[in-house]
Amino acid sequence: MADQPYLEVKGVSKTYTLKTIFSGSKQVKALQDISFKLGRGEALALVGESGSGKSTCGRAIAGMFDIDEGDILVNGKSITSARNSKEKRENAQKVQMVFQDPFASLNPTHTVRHHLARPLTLHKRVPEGSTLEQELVRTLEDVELEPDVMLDKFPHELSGGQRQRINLARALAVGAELIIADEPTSMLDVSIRRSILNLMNRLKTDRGITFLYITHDLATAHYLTENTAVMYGGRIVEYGPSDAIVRDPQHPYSQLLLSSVPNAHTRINADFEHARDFSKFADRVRTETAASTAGLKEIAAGRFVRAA
Ligand SMILES: Nc1ncnc2c1ncn2[C@@H]1O[C@H](COP(=O)(O)OP(=O)(O)OP(=O)(O)O)[C@@H](O)[C@H]1O
Repeated sequence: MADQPYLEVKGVSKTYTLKTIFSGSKQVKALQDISFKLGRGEALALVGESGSGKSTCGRAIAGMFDIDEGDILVNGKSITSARNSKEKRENAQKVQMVFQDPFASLNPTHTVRHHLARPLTLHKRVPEGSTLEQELVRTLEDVELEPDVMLDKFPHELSGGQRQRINLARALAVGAELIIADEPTSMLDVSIRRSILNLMNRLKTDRGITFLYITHDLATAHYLTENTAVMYGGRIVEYGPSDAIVRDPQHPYSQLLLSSVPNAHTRINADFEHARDFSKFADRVRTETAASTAGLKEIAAGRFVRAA
């Protein structure tokens, strides 16, 4: 089906029960009725402050735990009802996560060659007529690293940006079709953040990789993504085209997020200069956003906002 979304998240909820010393237990609604669709080769930003539920959403899609309600379809197939370990393995292969700390994800005792050769071999990703060496070279070229220089290096010999490129290369070596990039640039120098976003952009357009880009930074989301979902308290409060949301955020919480972007970002996003300063209303905005039980309302084609 030509217009079948690559990823479909349908009414997903997840509540954690935390044991507390004094009151027995406490429930944390990490995800509340989350729905969105994402086409192949497109990118969606999940944006929100710490604790808003972004990573839980990403981990749910990667099948890292069971959701309480709803369904998640990858390429038309439900991952929640994957029947056997073969189906689960196939899902796990197609959906790969890249994390914030590029060093922690790499084994310091192994070379780049080992990090890439292992998934290529394990997942039988060397096509007939090719060799492992040729695939290693191709995978490194996909992430714009020089194979001759890189293959025999250890993680400590690489810069942060190079390590994150290796993590992306490893996801490709596994056979990723959807990459969930969880704050992939936030531990990198400001000067190289943009180059990693550019690389992900090229993987999207040239290789058809679909991206879920998890970030607290609303202002940079539109460099990579067509659409943005702003999350607070486990719910989506605003959804729509990324450039429209950054130019003209409608929900008070989206406005608050944009107004709190540090000045450093204004250099790469001139639009931010026009955002109003909502920071003094921060507590009120958060309280009202958490209390609202209103549903998302479509205010323009493809643009949804929850009443505050
Ligand atoms: N394994 C877990 N057990 C209990 N509570 C959890 C667990 N994982 C997440 N939570 C809670 O769920 C809520 C959402 O957390 P989540 O990590 O998804 O937010 P986030 O927006 O990704 O934040 P951050 O940017 O800090 O990672 C938080 O209140 C968090 O404490």
